[in-house]
Amino acid sequence: MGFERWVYELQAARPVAYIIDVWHLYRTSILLTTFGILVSAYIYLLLTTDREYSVALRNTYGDGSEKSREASSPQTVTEKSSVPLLKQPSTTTNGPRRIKGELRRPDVKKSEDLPQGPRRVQPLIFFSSLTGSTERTVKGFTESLGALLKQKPEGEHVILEPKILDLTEVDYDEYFISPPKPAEPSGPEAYIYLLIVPSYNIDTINDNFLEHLRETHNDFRIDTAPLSGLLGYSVFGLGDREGWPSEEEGFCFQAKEVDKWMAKLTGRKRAYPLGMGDPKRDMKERLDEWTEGVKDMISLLAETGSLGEGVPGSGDAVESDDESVSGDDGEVVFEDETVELKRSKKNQSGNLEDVEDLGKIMKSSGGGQNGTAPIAVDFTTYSKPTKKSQAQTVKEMVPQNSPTYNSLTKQGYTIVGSHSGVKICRWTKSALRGRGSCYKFSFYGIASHQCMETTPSLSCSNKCVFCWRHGTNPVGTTWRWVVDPPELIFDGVKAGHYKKIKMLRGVPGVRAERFAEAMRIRHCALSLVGEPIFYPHINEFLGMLHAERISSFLVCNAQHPDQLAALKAVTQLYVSIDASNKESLRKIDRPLHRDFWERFQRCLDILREKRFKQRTVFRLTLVKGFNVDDEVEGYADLVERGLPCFVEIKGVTYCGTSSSAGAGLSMANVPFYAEVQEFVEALSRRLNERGLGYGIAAEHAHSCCVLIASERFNKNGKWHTKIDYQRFFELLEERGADGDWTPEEYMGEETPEWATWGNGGFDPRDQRVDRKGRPIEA
Ligand SMILES: Cc1cc2nc3c(=O)[nH]c(=O)nc-3n(C[C@H](O)[C@H](O)[C@H](O)COP(=O)(O)O)c2cc1C
Ligand code: SF4
Repeated sequence: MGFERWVYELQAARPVAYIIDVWHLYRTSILLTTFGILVSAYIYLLLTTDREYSVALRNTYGDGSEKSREASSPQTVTEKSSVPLLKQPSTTTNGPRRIKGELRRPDVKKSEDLPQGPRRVQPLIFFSSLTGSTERTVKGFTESLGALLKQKPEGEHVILEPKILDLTEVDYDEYFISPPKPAEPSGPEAYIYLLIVPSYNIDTINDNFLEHLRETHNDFRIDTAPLSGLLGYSVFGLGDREGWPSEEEGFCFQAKEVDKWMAKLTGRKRAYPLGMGDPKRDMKERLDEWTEGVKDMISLLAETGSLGEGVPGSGDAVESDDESVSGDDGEVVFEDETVELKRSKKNQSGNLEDVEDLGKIMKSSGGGQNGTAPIAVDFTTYSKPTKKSQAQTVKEMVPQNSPTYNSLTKQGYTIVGSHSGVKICRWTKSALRGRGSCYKFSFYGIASHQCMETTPSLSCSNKCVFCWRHGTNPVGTTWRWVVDPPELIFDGVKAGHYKKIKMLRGVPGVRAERFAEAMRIRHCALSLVGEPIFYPHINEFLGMLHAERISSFLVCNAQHPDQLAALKAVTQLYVSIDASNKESLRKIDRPLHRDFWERFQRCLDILREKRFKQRTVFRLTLVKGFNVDDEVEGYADLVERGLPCFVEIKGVTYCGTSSSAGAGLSMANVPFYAEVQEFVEALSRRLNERGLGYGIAAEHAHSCCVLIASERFNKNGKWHTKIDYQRFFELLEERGADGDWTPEEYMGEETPEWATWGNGGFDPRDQRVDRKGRPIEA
């Protein structure tokens, strides 16, 4: 076709094309309007008809879960007929649940949005009961809670008398789709829900209730957290350990479910951890703990109007559920964080290249905190102070607003005064949730949830390659900072520790009984970052711990022999042995003292002298490629020199994804547990060949840690690595901190079978979980 002809035909066709276009447009708009009408009608029907149809469908087919399959099995029918059912709610019938009237929307304001100022707060106590024990429990609980609340100090909010509600009688829609609306203007303005439920593996009202919670959360027409208007909630479960010995086997499984769904519906406003008790065994203690905790929570609310930090929607939206990167005592972990810190430091105006340079950027403090007079102490060097140093103003080690302060607080430290710190160790969190304690529980009976990890000196005289904090914490060979009084540090670290523990009460899985126990510190690990004996008043500080019957595990870096010699009694005294020879020690610890090897050896000699007065420990941290290969003989020499009561051997822990900045460490430096075991066996052989009287006593595979012990702690062929803490304090009180006693005098009971060499060392009472919290078979 020629071009002119093609143009002509196109022009001729234009009016026809126009008509076709208009027709298409008309047809499309009619189709769209019809579709719109149909969709609107469908939505209208969905919102106005009851939910019978969908519930019936779900009941017929189940939700696919194990439980729903069980529920429809013939066996369940037999159980059903042989055991009386809980009283069903008056509004329910057999078959699908009917919901009459229109679905109430959660129109109550969220607690964050509620008007500030005094409010009337109503605690509501919901329960279900089949054979009456929960009902009796609830009555007793309500009376004691009421009495406790009467004694509480006047606060901002008015706490109304607690009310009991039977789950067989309440209309769930009234309480569990949204918090109740005030019936009269003078009625309650905010609510706390306390739910006390038994567990039954047969059909009971609990199933209806749980189904309601599940449905409400999953109902697409309702907000997924419609109960977030509540101030908080807490659950207590009753069960029977005889028939359902462990939680895996079903102990209190429905209380756990209620707790889980309430967390979802309230937007995680768990105000106090789930409590669980068995009326035939420990009901009274467990319930008393829970009652006390609930009362404290309500009192706090009355006084401050807030549930405190850590519970979402109550002042701090972040649940402190992050696993700390710090490992056991923080000294054996390296990770990539140093890179981050360096990066962030660059952004700081101080441009801190080395923490030694801290002095250059620190503001003059002009005095200690709390008005205490600064004491300038140089306790590691004995040369006379020069004119220049006399003229210098004494500074704070870690002043507020310094880059170091910011870095440390970001990492979860609470800085106390100007040179001390406290931090919750990851094992403390793990033990609170029943997921295992640190190896010191297996070896020495330290309850991780009652352990405070702290240091009175954030400064250290080494820059160990595997200490992920180097670059963050101050270093120095002499104390050239303001010295805080020990009382200030002692009170501050305890307050910091308890505050952090309290923040964990909303964390899923925290157990009420462990939480209650955690509010009494029993152990102190003086082994966080820094060097505790660097602090000039370490002995006074230890005295304060012991006066409150808090045991002390003190770890030092074998660089301060004079302070080590002057140290008074501690429950267990450690030195870190990071290498077996001078060159290796220089490479791995990167000490600041020029005479580091001499200092190190003097410390071993001091430990040898102390071994009949204190429990002494060598702590070896194995870093492949640095201090393992060909060093067994050298370590045996060191053991022969110091003759410690125990040798702890631990593989370095790695938490990051790439190498530790500066030191070039990577996963390749982390020994496998089998390699640690091999090393321990080789060392033990060498010690035996020399007739030193040591044996492999215990292990904690989970922490990659093995314990070699002196035969002094073996009685009749059984290891006794545990500590009799009670006896330790008695000895201390009878004979004073310089007192004459031997470690054998406070030797504890036999090391549990599960912790001994060859048995792994995981406490059978706890549940092992993987990084995502999924249970792992032992
Ligand atoms: C048929 C039956 C099934 C039970 N199932 C469980 C269970 O799965 N887990 C549990 O911890 N306790 C279970 N229990 C124990 C009860 O939860 C416990 O006795 C509780 O105190 C009963 O409370 P109540 O008297 O208020 O109904 C069961 C008891 C019975 C009689
Ligand atoms: S002793 Fe205490 S601080 Fe150290 S790892 Fe165990 S629980 Fe944590």
